[in-house]
Amino acid sequence: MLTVDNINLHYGAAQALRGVSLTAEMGKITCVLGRNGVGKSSLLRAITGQHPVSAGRISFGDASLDGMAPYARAKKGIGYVPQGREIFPLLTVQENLESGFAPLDRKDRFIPDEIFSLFPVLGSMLTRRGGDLSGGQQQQLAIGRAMVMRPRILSLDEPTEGIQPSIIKDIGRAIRYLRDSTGMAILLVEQYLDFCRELADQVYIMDRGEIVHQGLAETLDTAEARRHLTV
Ligand SMILES: Nc1ncnc2c1ncn2[C@@H]1O[C@H](COP(=O)(O)OP(=O)(O)OP(=O)(O)O)[C@@H](O)[C@H]1O
Repeated sequence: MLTVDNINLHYGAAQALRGVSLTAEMGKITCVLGRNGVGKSSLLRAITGQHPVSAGRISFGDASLDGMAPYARAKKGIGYVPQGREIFPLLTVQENLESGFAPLDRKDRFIPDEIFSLFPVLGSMLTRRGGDLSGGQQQQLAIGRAMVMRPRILSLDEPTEGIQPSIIKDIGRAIRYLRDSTGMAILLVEQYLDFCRELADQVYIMDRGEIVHQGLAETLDTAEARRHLTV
């Protein structure tokens, strides 16, 4: 499992994370809820190695990730679907998916069929440019690209943001399938409470850079969660 132990993160003098600890277990969906600006993306940046922590430790299984470069974390199996998708707009859908080959050994450099079963639209648009896809299709592409590298933990930053309800359903189905079929750990950062409650096993709530609640999804106090999600 992924263990985040008491991390701080700063942007210059501004502190974005304060003593944040959490675990994301294999075969479970762990959801981090919080409104804009509370530090959810910063937490994922710390885990993926895109921004250094100023205190605390992060480990995956027995391996410490401290000081490890993002590409080395990807090779360890840490997959990332960033906020805003960050697909390559001028590359085709196929090329975007193939960009997930980077951390793989040569023999594993193929696109698994299950990506096209989960997101058939990607199969029918392989030669289209990423930038020509709708927002929802781009989100599916970003998840597909992360799946290409066969992650052991998949972290997703607000995958429902700006996406229409039918595609949100497909994304929810895909996330559940990945948990159940591969036993990977899923770390889902969200503001959308109902999506989180439907999917999550474990829920953390963040406010102003800190974890203010943690517990099982089925016992989540919805009123309390909503209070933290409202500005
Ligand atoms: N590159 C940066 N430089 C300076 N401050 C930053 C930077 N990125 C984020 N911050 C600040 O750190 C705090 C946490 O931001 P973060 O993006 O982690 O929050 P978030 O919960 O993911 O919100 P959102 O959903 O809006 O992305 C905010 O106050 C934000 O303004």
